[in-house]
Amino acid sequence: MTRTTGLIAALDTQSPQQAQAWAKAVGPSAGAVKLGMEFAYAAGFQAVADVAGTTPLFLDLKLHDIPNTVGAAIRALSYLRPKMLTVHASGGRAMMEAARKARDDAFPANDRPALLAVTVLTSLDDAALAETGVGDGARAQVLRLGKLAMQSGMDGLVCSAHEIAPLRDSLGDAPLLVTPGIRPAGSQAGDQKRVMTPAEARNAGADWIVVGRPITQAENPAAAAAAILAELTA
Ligand SMILES: O=C(O)c1cc(=O)[nH]c(=O)n1[C@@H]1O[C@H](COP(=O)(O)O)[C@@H](O)[C@H]1O
Repeated sequence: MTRTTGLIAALDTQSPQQAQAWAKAVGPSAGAVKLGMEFAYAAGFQAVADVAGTTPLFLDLKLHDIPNTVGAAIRALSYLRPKMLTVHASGGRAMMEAARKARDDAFPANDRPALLAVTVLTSLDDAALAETGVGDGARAQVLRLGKLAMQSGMDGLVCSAHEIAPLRDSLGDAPLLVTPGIRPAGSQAGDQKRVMTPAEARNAGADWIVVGRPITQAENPAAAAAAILAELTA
């Protein structure tokens, strides 16, 4: 199957002006902008709507609560018309099924966001995961949660690019695989542990890569985003 890999720019800031400026800068290169809890908590949800404007919105709130609360949250945010939404797969089957039902009820059939289940955060390595009680490593846990998420009606998974090959072997082509933890060669990993370059993630079969600081902290964010897109399409 031929797959194209798109770029999602993570606009992690508390400033609406900064987010607007970055959204404009990455517009020509990014297929969507991702706004998450830092921006929404600091600037409010009207600012989320304003920044997204006509750019497809990945609303990354990583919902993780009891089924009733997660379902109600999705109904409440439907006015923002996101194209992608995140929940934590570790919330379990009933929570993800409630998310799916709320999404299907609250959005028109032709304008539904993809529900993405976050498997194991890319900031966790095997040792950090072991401290949470998961002793057999990130790959095994991503596969377990990925399978559960797809059985629970999710459209795709957030994982690191390292898990794409085993996920495709186990779950096939259907899941939308979205991979943060992307670092162009030579850039700082920071708090990310399971990282790959844009080209490596594309070669592994990512549908979307998510890139934040390598773009937003670059001297020229527009040029940094364009360079990543060029690497993806080379
Ligand atoms: O759900 C996410 O988007 C996410 C999941 C994950 O496992 N790791 C991860 O880094 N992210 C998000 O992806 C973005 C990565 O940002 P940078 O590390 O700056 O490129 C941040 O906005 C994170 O919140």
